[in-house]
Amino acid sequence: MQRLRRLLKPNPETLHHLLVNYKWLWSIINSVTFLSDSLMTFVYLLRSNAVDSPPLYTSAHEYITLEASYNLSYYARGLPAVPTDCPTPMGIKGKRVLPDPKIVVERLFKRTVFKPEPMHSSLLLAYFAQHFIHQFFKTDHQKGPGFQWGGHGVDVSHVYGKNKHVENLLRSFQDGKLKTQVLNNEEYPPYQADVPGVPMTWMGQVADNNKFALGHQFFGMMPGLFLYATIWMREHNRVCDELRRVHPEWDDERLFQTGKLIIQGETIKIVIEDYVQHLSNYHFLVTFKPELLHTEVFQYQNRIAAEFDHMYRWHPLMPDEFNISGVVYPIMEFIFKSDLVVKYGTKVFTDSLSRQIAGQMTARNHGFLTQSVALDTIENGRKLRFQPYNNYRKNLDFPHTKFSELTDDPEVAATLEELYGDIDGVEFYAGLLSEKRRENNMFGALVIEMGGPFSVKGLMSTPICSPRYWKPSTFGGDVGFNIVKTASLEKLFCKNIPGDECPLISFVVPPENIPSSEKCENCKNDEL
Ligand code: HEM
Ligand SMILES: CCCCC/C=C\C/C=C\C/C=C\CCCCCCC(=O)O
Repeated sequence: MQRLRRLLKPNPETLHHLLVNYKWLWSIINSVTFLSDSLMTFVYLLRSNAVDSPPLYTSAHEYITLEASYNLSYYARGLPAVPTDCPTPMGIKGKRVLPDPKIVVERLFKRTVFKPEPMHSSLLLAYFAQHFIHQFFKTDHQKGPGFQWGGHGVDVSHVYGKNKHVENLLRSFQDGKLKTQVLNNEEYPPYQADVPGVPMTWMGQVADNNKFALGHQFFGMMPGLFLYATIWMREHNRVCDELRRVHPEWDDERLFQTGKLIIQGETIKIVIEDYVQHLSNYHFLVTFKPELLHTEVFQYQNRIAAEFDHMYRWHPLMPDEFNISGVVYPIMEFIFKSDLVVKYGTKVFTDSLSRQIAGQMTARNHGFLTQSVALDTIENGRKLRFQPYNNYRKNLDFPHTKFSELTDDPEVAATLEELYGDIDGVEFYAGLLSEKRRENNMFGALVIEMGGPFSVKGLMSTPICSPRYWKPSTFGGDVGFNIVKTASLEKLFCKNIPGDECPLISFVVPPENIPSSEKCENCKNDEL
């Protein structure tokens, strides 16, 4: 039976090839609801069934424990840790002593020349990713790399704060809204000085007019994160106005709580239909339809895995300089400068981020500011005794047999061989970052094949997707339910940026902003 199932299971590469080609076929499937819904249900189930739920392992034991299920302070594990009594750090294959992590960074991760993202993804995409994921990737550095302090899912804590105390500090307690202030005729989050007690992390000297009180303590670090924080804050308040219009009798508390449910729904809708759609580059239109799972067997619970956190360290996306309306800021003049958003305004800032290409997710493309994060990732992957990169591929039935299969850059292949000796001895993050790019895609195959299951499972298992939540009354009636069901990235920005005309709001840089040296075949923008 097992063998038959294996035989019938679609090969990941074949499936991917089908999904990113044959546009005509997909346009037919997309237009027939019965077909697209059936396929979407298949995607939800195929992907989420690949994740252990409830989780089986943490980094503390390489065998099943009850702790894995009950102790939420651990990250879960995709694959169990390599037992400590194995002959090599990677198990049985590979070198007995792994290369110095500094050498790995120097030879495999360090950027010498900026490599632009071949699908022409924009910085608006890169910041969307960073803003969204920090709500659930929260390593507890005090306890160690196997531990976390988050809520294991899309709990919108990056908008409302890590706990009730912070949430209360950010709330105005009037009409359900969050606190704001007006700067340059636009609404922004309050200064930290005006909301004492909201924890924010600053490094070095940061001027007071750059210190805002935000839902996540790191979000003062990058103006792009501050832009998203501002837009979501405005959206929450806009939603509260809509709710008050239909429920004038509701008090502040009900408006706030219902607004928060709608923001979570909008987040998931935008993540699936704008963001995952872009990352997958499928011609099949992926949809957010929780009702499709209501007749299936599905567990409404999620746990973040340590490997997912490492896999998502997409630091090569970040360039070394940022072009805002024609002015070029080197990264050191950009970090901790939230007031640049205030200076240019949300409209110009959004437009500029939509017109600049992010960096390619590949080897030797970590800018100098994030090389230390790569170092940390390698060191922590070892402390967590991650299985080798190829075991994660074996687990999905598509292992590599030689280095030249892993990467099509012979220089990188030779470096990997020199550093790790054996294709089964390559450590997880080094393999992921060196992987050759998949056909018509931003990433190597393992990012999609591992990320897909963790993502689908995490998104569809939020409580609002479950049968007893997913109904109009949860969201304040049809008005609120429709806001969720019709949310899009474009609307999110457009409805919250003042002025009659919207800026460019795009995860893909338009052709006119692509330098001629960068034109490519099969890029999304060729179709615009
Ligand atoms: C220039 C921009 C960025 C800087 C300066 C930066 C910096 C950092 C730093 C200092 C850490 C903590 C590392 C540690 O554990 O020692 C971190 C963690 C992380 N970053 Fe970034 N980052 C940037 C952009 C991004 C982007 C674009 C993404 C993904 C889309 C990303 C994803 C992550 C993830 C997943 C973690 C792990 C979080 C955790 O485990 O708590 N970062 N980053
Ligand atoms: C805890 C919730 C996690 C939600 C994460 C949501 C989105 C993550 C997006 C990307 C993860 C990385 C790669 C997957 C990208 C494409 C997946 C395509 C859909 C699929 O084939 O399953």
